[in-house]
Amino acid sequence: MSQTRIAFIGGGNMARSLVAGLIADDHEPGALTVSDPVAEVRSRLAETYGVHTTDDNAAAAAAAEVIVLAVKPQAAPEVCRALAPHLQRPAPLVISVMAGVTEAAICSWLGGETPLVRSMPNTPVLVQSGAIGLHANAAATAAQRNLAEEILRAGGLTRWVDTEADLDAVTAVSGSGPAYFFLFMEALEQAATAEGLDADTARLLAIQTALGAARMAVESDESPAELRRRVTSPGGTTERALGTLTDGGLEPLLARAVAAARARAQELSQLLGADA
Ligand SMILES: NC(=O)C1=CN([C@@H]2O[C@H](COP(=O)(O)OP(=O)(O)OC[C@H]3O[C@@H](n4cnc5c(N)ncnc54)[C@H](O)[C@@H]3O)[C@@H](O)[C@H]2O)C=CC1
Ligand SMILES: O=C(O)[C@@H]1CCC=N1
Repeated sequence: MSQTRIAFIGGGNMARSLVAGLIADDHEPGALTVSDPVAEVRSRLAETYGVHTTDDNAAAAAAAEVIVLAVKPQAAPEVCRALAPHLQRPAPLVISVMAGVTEAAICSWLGGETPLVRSMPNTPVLVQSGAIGLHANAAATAAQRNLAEEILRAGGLTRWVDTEADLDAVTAVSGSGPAYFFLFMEALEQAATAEGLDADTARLLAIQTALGAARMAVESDESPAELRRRVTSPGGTTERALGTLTDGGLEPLLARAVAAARARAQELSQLLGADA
Protein backbone atom coordinates (compact mmCIF):
# COMPACT_ATOMS: atom_id res chain seq x y z
CA MET A 1 0.00 0.00 0.00
CA SER A 2 1.47 3.30 -1.06
CA GLN A 3 1.64 6.06 1.52
CA THR A 4 2.80 8.87 -0.79
CA ARG A 5 1.08 12.06 0.36
CA ILE A 6 -0.79 13.45 -2.66
CA ALA A 7 -2.80 16.69 -2.70
CA PHE A 8 -5.39 17.13 -5.43
CA ILE A 9 -6.16 20.77 -6.16
CA GLY A 10 -9.69 20.56 -7.56
CA GLY A 11 -11.91 17.61 -6.67
CA GLY A 12 -14.02 17.26 -9.83
CA ASN A 13 -14.44 14.36 -12.23
CA MET A 14 -10.79 13.90 -13.07
CA ALA A 15 -9.52 14.05 -9.48
CA ARG A 16 -12.30 11.75 -8.26
CA SER A 17 -11.46 9.18 -10.92
CA LEU A 18 -7.76 9.22 -10.04
CA VAL A 19 -8.60 8.96 -6.33
CA ALA A 20 -10.87 5.97 -7.05
CA GLY A 21 -8.14 4.32 -9.13
CA LEU A 22 -5.44 4.93 -6.51
CA ILE A 23 -7.57 3.48 -3.74
CA ALA A 24 -8.43 0.47 -5.90
CA ASP A 25 -4.64 0.11 -6.30
CA ASP A 26 -4.29 0.01 -2.49
CA HIS A 27 -3.13 3.58 -1.98
CA GLU A 28 -3.67 4.59 1.66
CA PRO A 29 -6.80 6.88 1.64
CA GLY A 30 -5.41 8.85 4.59
CA ALA A 31 -2.43 9.86 2.43
CA LEU A 32 -4.73 11.58 -0.08
CA THR A 33 -6.07 15.11 0.37
CA VAL A 34 -8.50 16.81 -1.99
CA SER A 35 -8.94 20.58 -1.92
CA ASP A 36 -12.10 22.01 -3.45
CA PRO A 37 -14.22 25.08 -2.62
CA VAL A 38 -17.51 23.19 -3.04
CA ALA A 39 -18.74 21.57 0.21
CA GLU A 40 -20.79 18.85 -1.55
CA VAL A 41 -17.77 17.84 -3.62
CA ARG A 42 -15.71 17.51 -0.44
CA SER A 43 -18.29 15.55 1.54
CA ARG A 44 -18.90 13.13 -1.32
CA LEU A 45 -15.17 12.42 -1.64
CA ALA A 46 -14.68 12.04 2.11
CA GLU A 47 -17.68 9.74 2.51
CA THR A 48 -17.00 7.60 -0.56
CA TYR A 49 -13.24 7.20 -0.29
CA GLY A 50 -12.22 8.20 3.24
CA VAL A 51 -9.76 10.80 1.94
CA HIS A 52 -8.96 14.09 3.69
CA THR A 53 -10.69 17.12 2.25
CA THR A 54 -10.19 20.85 2.67
CA ASP A 55 -11.06 24.14 1.01
CA ASP A 56 -7.55 25.44 1.65
CA ASN A 57 -5.39 24.76 -1.42
CA ALA A 58 -2.27 26.16 0.23
CA ALA A 59 -2.55 23.96 3.33
CA ALA A 60 -3.16 20.86 1.18
CA ALA A 61 -0.18 21.64 -1.05
CA ALA A 62 2.17 22.53 1.80
CA ALA A 63 1.79 19.08 3.38
CA ALA A 64 2.05 17.06 0.16
CA GLU A 65 4.85 15.15 -1.56
CA VAL A 66 2.97 15.37 -4.85
CA ILE A 67 0.52 18.04 -5.98
CA VAL A 68 -2.00 17.19 -8.71
CA LEU A 69 -3.45 20.24 -10.45
CA ALA A 70 -6.99 19.22 -11.48
CA VAL A 71 -8.88 22.50 -11.83
CA LYS A 72 -10.29 23.77 -15.12
CA PRO A 73 -7.63 25.35 -17.34
CA GLN A 74 -9.22 28.81 -16.99
CA ALA A 75 -8.75 28.65 -13.20
CA ALA A 76 -5.10 27.63 -13.47
CA PRO A 77 -3.37 31.05 -13.37
CA GLU A 78 -5.18 32.21 -10.24
CA VAL A 79 -4.90 28.84 -8.45
CA CYS A 80 -1.19 28.42 -9.22
CA ARG A 81 -0.26 31.98 -8.31
CA ALA A 82 -2.05 31.61 -4.98
CA LEU A 83 -0.15 28.35 -4.29
CA ALA A 84 3.28 29.77 -5.15
CA PRO A 85 4.16 31.37 -1.79
CA HIS A 86 3.15 28.20 0.09
CA LEU A 87 5.18 25.65 -1.88
CA GLN A 88 8.08 24.00 -0.12
CA ARG A 89 11.41 24.78 -1.84
CA PRO A 90 12.82 22.91 -3.59
CA ALA A 91 9.33 22.43 -4.95
CA PRO A 92 7.66 19.01 -4.73
CA LEU A 93 6.56 17.09 -7.81
CA VAL A 94 3.61 18.75 -9.53
CA ILE A 95 1.38 16.78 -11.91
CA SER A 96 -1.00 18.66 -14.18
CA VAL A 97 -4.00 16.98 -15.78
CA MET A 98 -5.19 20.30 -17.23
CA ALA A 99 -5.76 20.34 -20.99
CA GLY A 100 -3.72 22.85 -22.93
CA VAL A 101 -1.87 24.54 -20.06
CA THR A 102 1.84 24.62 -20.89
CA GLU A 103 4.71 23.64 -18.62
CA ALA A 104 6.24 27.13 -18.97
CA ALA A 105 2.97 28.78 -17.92
CA ILE A 106 2.49 26.50 -14.89
CA CYS A 107 6.09 26.95 -13.70
CA SER A 108 5.94 30.70 -14.11
CA TRP A 109 2.65 30.92 -12.16
CA LEU A 110 4.13 28.65 -9.46
CA GLY A 111 7.03 31.06 -9.12
CA GLY A 112 9.98 29.29 -10.71
CA GLU A 113 11.62 25.96 -11.39
CA THR A 114 9.27 23.16 -10.42
CA PRO A 115 9.53 19.44 -11.20
CA LEU A 116 6.49 19.03 -13.39
CA VAL A 117 4.82 16.20 -15.24
CA ARG A 118 2.15 17.43 -17.64
CA SER A 119 -0.42 14.87 -18.70
CA MET A 120 -3.19 14.67 -21.23
CA PRO A 121 -5.87 12.32 -19.93
CA ASN A 122 -9.18 11.39 -21.52
CA THR A 123 -12.64 10.81 -20.08
CA PRO A 124 -12.37 6.97 -19.93
CA VAL A 125 -10.14 7.69 -16.92
CA LEU A 126 -13.55 7.86 -15.22
CA VAL A 127 -13.76 4.08 -15.60
CA GLN A 128 -10.00 3.52 -15.12
CA SER A 129 -9.66 2.85 -18.86
CA GLY A 130 -8.06 6.11 -19.87
CA ALA A 131 -5.23 6.73 -22.30
CA ILE A 132 -2.90 9.29 -20.77
CA GLY A 133 -0.03 11.04 -22.53
CA LEU A 134 2.80 12.26 -20.29
CA HIS A 135 5.66 14.69 -20.62
CA ALA A 136 8.12 15.73 -17.91
CA ASN A 137 10.04 19.00 -17.76
CA ALA A 138 13.80 19.07 -17.21
CA ALA A 139 13.44 19.68 -13.47
CA ALA A 140 11.69 16.34 -12.88
CA THR A 141 14.04 13.54 -11.80
CA ALA A 142 13.76 9.95 -13.02
CA ALA A 143 12.29 8.98 -9.64
CA GLN A 144 9.69 11.75 -9.92
CA ARG A 145 8.79 10.67 -13.45
CA ASN A 146 8.28 7.12 -12.18
CA LEU A 147 6.16 8.37 -9.31
CA ALA A 148 3.97 10.44 -11.66
CA GLU A 149 3.53 7.45 -13.94
CA GLU A 150 2.56 5.22 -11.02
CA ILE A 151 -0.07 7.75 -9.87
CA LEU A 152 -1.56 8.36 -13.31
CA ARG A 153 -1.67 4.65 -14.09
CA ALA A 154 -4.56 4.63 -11.62
CA GLY A 155 -6.54 6.18 -14.50
CA GLY A 156 -5.51 3.79 -17.27
CA LEU A 157 -2.71 3.33 -19.76
CA THR A 158 0.16 5.84 -19.66
CA ARG A 159 2.54 6.73 -22.46
CA TRP A 160 5.47 9.17 -22.41
CA VAL A 161 5.96 11.48 -25.37
CA ASP A 162 9.29 13.00 -26.45
CA THR A 163 8.33 16.66 -26.58
CA GLU A 164 5.73 18.82 -24.93
CA ALA A 165 4.42 19.72 -28.40
CA ASP A 166 3.58 16.03 -28.89
CA LEU A 167 0.93 16.46 -26.20
CA ASP A 168 -1.06 18.48 -28.77
CA ALA A 169 -1.10 15.39 -30.99
CA VAL A 170 -2.07 13.24 -27.99
CA THR A 171 -4.91 15.69 -27.30
CA ALA A 172 -6.11 15.31 -30.89
CA VAL A 173 -5.86 11.50 -30.86
CA SER A 174 -6.76 10.19 -27.40
CA GLY A 175 -7.85 13.34 -25.54
CA SER A 176 -10.63 14.09 -28.00
CA GLY A 177 -10.69 10.53 -29.34
CA PRO A 178 -13.48 9.13 -27.16
CA ALA A 179 -15.81 11.59 -28.91
CA TYR A 180 -14.85 10.17 -32.32
CA PHE A 181 -15.78 6.67 -31.20
CA PHE A 182 -18.99 7.90 -29.55
CA LEU A 183 -19.92 9.59 -32.84
CA PHE A 184 -19.26 6.35 -34.68
CA MET A 185 -21.49 4.50 -32.20
CA GLU A 186 -24.22 7.12 -32.65
CA ALA A 187 -24.00 6.85 -36.43
CA LEU A 188 -24.10 3.04 -36.34
CA GLU A 189 -27.09 3.20 -34.02
CA GLN A 190 -28.90 5.56 -36.42
CA ALA A 191 -28.06 3.33 -39.36
CA ALA A 192 -29.38 0.30 -37.46
CA THR A 193 -32.64 2.12 -36.76
CA ALA A 194 -32.88 3.10 -40.42
CA GLU A 195 -32.57 -0.60 -41.28
CA GLY A 196 -35.64 -1.35 -39.14
CA LEU A 197 -34.20 -2.42 -35.76
CA ASP A 198 -35.91 -1.04 -32.67
CA ALA A 199 -34.13 1.76 -30.82
CA ASP A 200 -32.95 -0.34 -27.83
CA THR A 201 -31.62 -3.11 -30.03
CA ALA A 202 -29.90 -0.59 -32.31
CA ARG A 203 -28.08 1.08 -29.41
CA LEU A 204 -27.12 -2.16 -27.67
CA LEU A 205 -25.72 -3.71 -30.83
CA ALA A 206 -23.74 -0.57 -31.71
CA ILE A 207 -22.20 -0.23 -28.24
CA GLN A 208 -21.50 -3.94 -27.70
CA THR A 209 -19.87 -4.15 -31.12
CA ALA A 210 -17.58 -1.22 -30.26
CA LEU A 211 -16.68 -2.88 -26.94
CA GLY A 212 -16.05 -6.26 -28.57
CA ALA A 213 -13.86 -4.75 -31.29
CA ALA A 214 -11.88 -2.70 -28.75
CA ARG A 215 -11.36 -5.72 -26.51
CA MET A 216 -10.19 -7.85 -29.42
CA ALA A 217 -7.78 -5.10 -30.49
CA VAL A 218 -6.41 -4.82 -26.94
CA GLU A 219 -6.22 -8.55 -26.20
CA SER A 220 -5.06 -9.88 -29.56
CA ASP A 221 -1.48 -9.89 -30.82
CA GLU A 222 -2.81 -9.05 -34.29
CA SER A 223 -3.02 -5.52 -35.68
CA PRO A 224 -6.40 -3.82 -36.13
CA ALA A 225 -5.84 -4.15 -39.89
CA GLU A 226 -5.52 -7.95 -39.60
CA LEU A 227 -8.53 -8.18 -37.29
CA ARG A 228 -10.49 -6.17 -39.86
CA ARG A 229 -9.39 -8.54 -42.64
CA ARG A 230 -10.62 -11.50 -40.61
CA VAL A 231 -14.15 -10.05 -40.46
CA THR A 232 -14.13 -9.34 -44.16
CA SER A 233 -15.13 -12.39 -46.20
CA PRO A 234 -14.26 -12.05 -49.91
CA GLY A 235 -17.36 -10.95 -51.75
CA GLY A 236 -19.28 -10.62 -48.47
CA THR A 237 -21.19 -7.93 -46.61
CA THR A 238 -18.28 -6.28 -44.76
CA GLU A 239 -16.32 -5.81 -47.97
CA ARG A 240 -19.30 -3.98 -49.46
CA ALA A 241 -19.66 -1.75 -46.38
CA LEU A 242 -15.94 -0.96 -46.09
CA GLY A 243 -15.81 -0.10 -49.76
CA THR A 244 -18.60 2.41 -49.19
CA LEU A 245 -16.72 3.96 -46.24
CA THR A 246 -13.45 4.16 -48.16
CA ASP A 247 -15.13 5.58 -51.27
CA GLY A 248 -16.70 8.19 -48.98
CA GLY A 249 -13.22 9.24 -47.84
CA LEU A 250 -13.30 8.01 -44.24
CA GLU A 251 -9.53 7.78 -43.73
CA PRO A 252 -8.54 11.21 -45.14
CA LEU A 253 -11.54 12.72 -43.38
CA LEU A 254 -10.33 11.35 -40.04
CA ALA A 255 -6.78 12.57 -40.76
CA ARG A 256 -8.18 16.07 -41.39
CA ALA A 257 -10.24 15.93 -38.19
CA VAL A 258 -7.20 14.96 -36.10
CA ALA A 259 -5.07 17.66 -37.74
CA ALA A 260 -7.77 20.24 -37.00
CA ALA A 261 -7.94 19.15 -33.36
CA ARG A 262 -4.16 19.37 -33.07
CA ALA A 263 -4.13 22.88 -34.53
CA ARG A 264 -6.83 23.92 -32.06
CA ALA A 265 -4.85 22.39 -29.16
CA GLN A 266 -1.87 24.53 -30.19
CA GLU A 267 -4.03 27.67 -30.36
CA LEU A 268 -5.55 26.98 -26.93
CA SER A 269 -2.12 26.36 -25.36
CA GLN A 270 -0.96 29.71 -26.68
CA LEU A 271 -4.05 31.46 -25.33
CA LEU A 272 -3.75 29.84 -21.89
CA GLY A 273 -0.05 30.63 -21.60
CA ALA A 274 -0.39 34.15 -22.90
CA ASP A 275 -0.11 35.95 -19.56
CA ALA A 276 2.44 33.56 -18.02
N1 LIG B 1 -8.94 15.27 -21.94
C1 LIG B 1 -10.11 15.28 -21.39
O1 LIG B 1 -11.12 14.83 -21.94
C2 LIG B 1 -10.20 15.71 -20.04
C3 LIG B 1 -9.35 16.65 -19.48
N2 LIG B 1 -9.57 17.07 -18.24
C4 LIG B 1 -8.78 18.12 -17.57
O2 LIG B 1 -8.86 17.86 -16.19
C5 LIG B 1 -9.07 19.07 -15.47
C6 LIG B 1 -10.23 18.90 -14.52
O3 LIG B 1 -11.40 18.59 -15.23
P1 LIG B 1 -12.70 17.97 -14.53
O4 LIG B 1 -12.31 17.20 -13.34
O5 LIG B 1 -13.52 17.35 -15.58
O6 LIG B 1 -13.42 19.34 -14.08
P2 LIG B 1 -14.51 19.53 -12.96
O7 LIG B 1 -15.22 20.79 -13.27
O8 LIG B 1 -15.30 18.29 -12.72
O9 LIG B 1 -13.60 19.76 -11.66
C7 LIG B 1 -12.93 20.94 -11.37
C8 LIG B 1 -13.06 21.13 -9.87
O10 LIG B 1 -12.25 22.24 -9.52
C9 LIG B 1 -12.91 22.89 -8.43
N3 LIG B 1 -12.37 24.23 -8.29
C10 LIG B 1 -12.79 25.38 -8.88
N4 LIG B 1 -12.04 26.42 -8.46
C11 LIG B 1 -11.12 25.90 -7.60
C12 LIG B 1 -10.07 26.46 -6.83
N5 LIG B 1 -9.82 27.78 -6.86
N6 LIG B 1 -9.34 25.65 -6.07
C13 LIG B 1 -9.58 24.31 -6.02
N7 LIG B 1 -10.57 23.73 -6.71
C14 LIG B 1 -11.33 24.51 -7.50
C15 LIG B 1 -14.36 22.83 -8.80
O11 LIG B 1 -15.20 23.04 -7.66
C16 LIG B 1 -14.47 21.45 -9.40
O12 LIG B 1 -14.89 20.49 -8.40
C17 LIG B 1 -9.33 20.16 -16.50
O13 LIG B 1 -8.24 21.05 -16.49
C18 LIG B 1 -9.45 19.44 -17.82
O14 LIG B 1 -8.79 20.16 -18.83
C19 LIG B 1 -10.62 16.54 -17.59
C20 LIG B 1 -11.44 15.60 -18.09
C21 LIG B 1 -11.27 15.08 -19.36
O1 LIG C 1 -12.31 19.25 -26.30
C1 LIG C 1 -11.37 19.68 -25.60
O2 LIG C 1 -10.88 20.80 -25.85
C2 LIG C 1 -10.83 18.86 -24.44
C3 LIG C 1 -9.40 18.47 -24.67
C4 LIG C 1 -9.44 17.02 -24.99
C5 LIG C 1 -10.78 16.60 -24.65
N1 LIG C 1 -11.52 17.61 -24.31
